Amino acid sequence: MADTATLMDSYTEMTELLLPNDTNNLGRALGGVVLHWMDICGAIAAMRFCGNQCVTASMDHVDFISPIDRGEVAVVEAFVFETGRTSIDVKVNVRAEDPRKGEERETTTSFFTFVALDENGTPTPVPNLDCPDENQQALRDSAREERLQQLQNVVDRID
Ligand SMILES: CCCCCCCCCCCCCCCC(=O)SCCNC(=O)CCNC(=O)[C@H](O)C(C)(C)COP(=O)(O)OP(=O)(O)OC[C@H]1O[C@@H](n2cnc3c(N)ncnc32)[C@H](O)[C@@H]1OP(=O)(O)O
Repeated sequence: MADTATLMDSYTEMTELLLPNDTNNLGRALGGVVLHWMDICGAIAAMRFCGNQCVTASMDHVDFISPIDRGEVAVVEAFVFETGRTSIDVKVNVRAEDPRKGEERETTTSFFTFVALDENGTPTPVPNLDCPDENQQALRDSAREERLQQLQNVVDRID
C-alpha cells in the first residue's frame, strides 16, 4: 500500500440518464435510486484511493434538495476528504442537468464512510490523504465544513 494518495486519485464522476424505470408516479427520480448511484460512486472513489475492496460503513443525513426529472442527466461526483486508520470519508454530490437547455442544479449531497478490507474481509490500513495543491486543499476543507454544517442543521431542525 502507498503511504499517501491524493484527493484527485479518488475523484470519480458518474453520469446517469433518468429513465422511466427509476422514476415515481410524478416522473421524478426515486430517492432509493439516487442513493444507489451515490453509494456506487462513493465506493469507487474509496477503492481508487486505497486500492482495496471497500464496504459502506455509514451514510450521513441526506437532503433531497430538488427533484431529478425523467429525461434529465444526473451527474454524481465523489472524492475522499478525510481518512482514519482503515476508514475513508467521501463526499458525494449529485446535480441534475437538462440536456436540452444546458442548465444544471444541485440535487443531493451527503457524506459516506467506507472501510477498506483485506483479502480476508478484515479492515486494513488506508493511505493518508495528500492534498498537494490549493484546489484539493479547498475541496477537502469545504467538505469538512459542509459535513459539520449538514449535521448541525439536522440537530437545529429537531431541537
Ligand atoms: C480496488 C479493489 C477492487 C476490489 C474488487 C472490486 C469489486 C467491486 C465491488 C464493488 C462493491 C461496491 C460496494 C458498494 C458498497 C456496499 O454496498 S458494501 C455493502 C454494505 N456494507 C456492509 O455490508 C458493511 C457491513 N459492516 C461491516 O462489515 C463492519 O461493520 C465494518 C464496516 C467492516 C466495520 O467493522 P468493525 O468490526 O466495526 O471494524 P473496526 O476495526 O471496529 O472498525 C474499522 C473502522 O470502521 C469504522 N467504523 C465502524 N463502524 C462504523 C460506522 N457505523 N460508521 C462509520 N465508521 C465506522 C471505525 O471507526 C474504524 O475506522 P478507523 O478508526 O480504522 O479509521
